[in-house]
Amino acid sequence: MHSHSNDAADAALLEMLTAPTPPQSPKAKFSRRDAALDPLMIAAAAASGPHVTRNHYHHDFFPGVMLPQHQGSWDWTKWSPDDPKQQPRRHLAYVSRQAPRRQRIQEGLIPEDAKENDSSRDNTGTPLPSPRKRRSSVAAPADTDSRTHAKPVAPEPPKPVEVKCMARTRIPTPHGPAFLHLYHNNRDGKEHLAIVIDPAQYSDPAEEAVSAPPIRSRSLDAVWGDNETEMDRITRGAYIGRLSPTFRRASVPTGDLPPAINDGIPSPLVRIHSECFTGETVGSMRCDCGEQLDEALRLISQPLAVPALAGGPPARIPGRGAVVYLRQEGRGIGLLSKIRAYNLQDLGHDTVTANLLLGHGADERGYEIAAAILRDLGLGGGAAGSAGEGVRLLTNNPDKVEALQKEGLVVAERVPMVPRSWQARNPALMLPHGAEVWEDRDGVPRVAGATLIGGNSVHGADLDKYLRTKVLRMGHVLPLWMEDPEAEGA
Ligand SMILES: Nc1nc2c(ncn2[C@@H]2O[C@H](COP(=O)(O)OP(=O)(O)OP(=O)(O)O)[C@@H](O)[C@H]2O)c(=O)[nH]1
Repeated sequence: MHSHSNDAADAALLEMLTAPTPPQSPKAKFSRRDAALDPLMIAAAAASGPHVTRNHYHHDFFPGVMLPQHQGSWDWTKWSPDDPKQQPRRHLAYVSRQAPRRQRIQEGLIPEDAKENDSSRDNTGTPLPSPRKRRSSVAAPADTDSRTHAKPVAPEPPKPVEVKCMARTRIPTPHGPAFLHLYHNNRDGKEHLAIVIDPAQYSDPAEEAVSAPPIRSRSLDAVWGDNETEMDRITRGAYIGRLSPTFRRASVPTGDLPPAINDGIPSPLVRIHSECFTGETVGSMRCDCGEQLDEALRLISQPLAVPALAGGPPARIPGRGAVVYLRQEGRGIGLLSKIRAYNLQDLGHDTVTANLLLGHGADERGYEIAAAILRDLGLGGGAAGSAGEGVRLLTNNPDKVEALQKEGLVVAERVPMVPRSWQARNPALMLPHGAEVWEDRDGVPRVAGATLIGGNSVHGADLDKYLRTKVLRMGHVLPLWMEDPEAEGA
């Protein structure tokens, strides 16, 4: 039996269902705002697991896709077209990587009172720290909740840099012999290098009238273990003199004592150089890095004049010093970003702006590792303010001088690095190499072996722009020859 009100409701429903246009609420006139479910998105989300559902954790469907021997997989390696019945196809199965809840409670993995997907516990049932309370807009009374007023924890200061020379070997270069040292450190996973020039180590100091302290790595000469044999030491480079099939003598630990300083002998010439794959390996003329590396090795290898000993003629000793070669490609931004920066530079930006546009700093390098390497080589004196022969630093970059001084090393002098092409155009400066330069059909200057070690100088508008930016925007100390009218006319 129907009541009156029921009849009215039924009639209204009938009217709604049979009307040509069903009545719509004003809201329904708007199109749906939620995105339609995209099956691809769902598949991607499902593949990115793990997923927590109410009862199970991380199911695998088709578990044998990756590992054919797993349950439910079809081992295609055993399939033969001739005999399809050889291995019956197994049923595919869902596999849960988590045991049922009851079983986990029995095994004591989760407490009995733990709720499934309890956000206050981790997957093993261990209580998690309770979430921080939302900050109220009204200041809470003091000490009501110490956690909300916890002082921010200051980041731990980085450990002091430690370096260890892992191996050393002799490298003959066009400028003379060098010793390549490979370093490991506790800051980054990179293999930084030191190219030490000290050919006096080949001769017997007793036979020399004047001799400078040898530049040797303390960590390399140290004894690394009780089981280390003389051959082990020699193989990693801890030897003295020059190895030959008939000569081999392992070195003895140098110790931490500062080297005896011989008055009158110039401080060793040192360069801290940052890796530049494009300039040093490809021979890019966008920068002068390859040329600088070669010029540094050449300058350090030059014999040094030392004051005359009583009654004797002025003496000359072999050049001595080191290039610390840091793996800080692209002023620390890495090769990938540097390549991108070059494209921005081709669009008209300079080297600094290009770095900034990529979200990097103009210069992201650090010199703590370089300082530690110099210390290990006994270069740059001891602690801040202590006496020591110091170093003559080959650079135009004031950051490098400042960084070494901050590390407590003594920079006795800054020796400028003037690009060879600029020296050629400035009569006030000497051209060190008889540079044979010719112009190609487009008027671009070409030089044989421009930036490889023992090569010549780099030229070009790209290089001039790069160097001008370093002087004008990065504070490099280098006279701009094109701004000097006298030099221009020369
Ligand atoms: N980001 C960026 N890095 C460059 C560019 N050209 C060269 N470099 C990098 O600049 C660094 C050159 O550093 P260094 O040779 O140590 O010299 P410097 O700091 O310029 O100073 P000097 O000691 O005066 O030569 C290397 O890491 C190069 O890879 C460039 O256009 N963009």
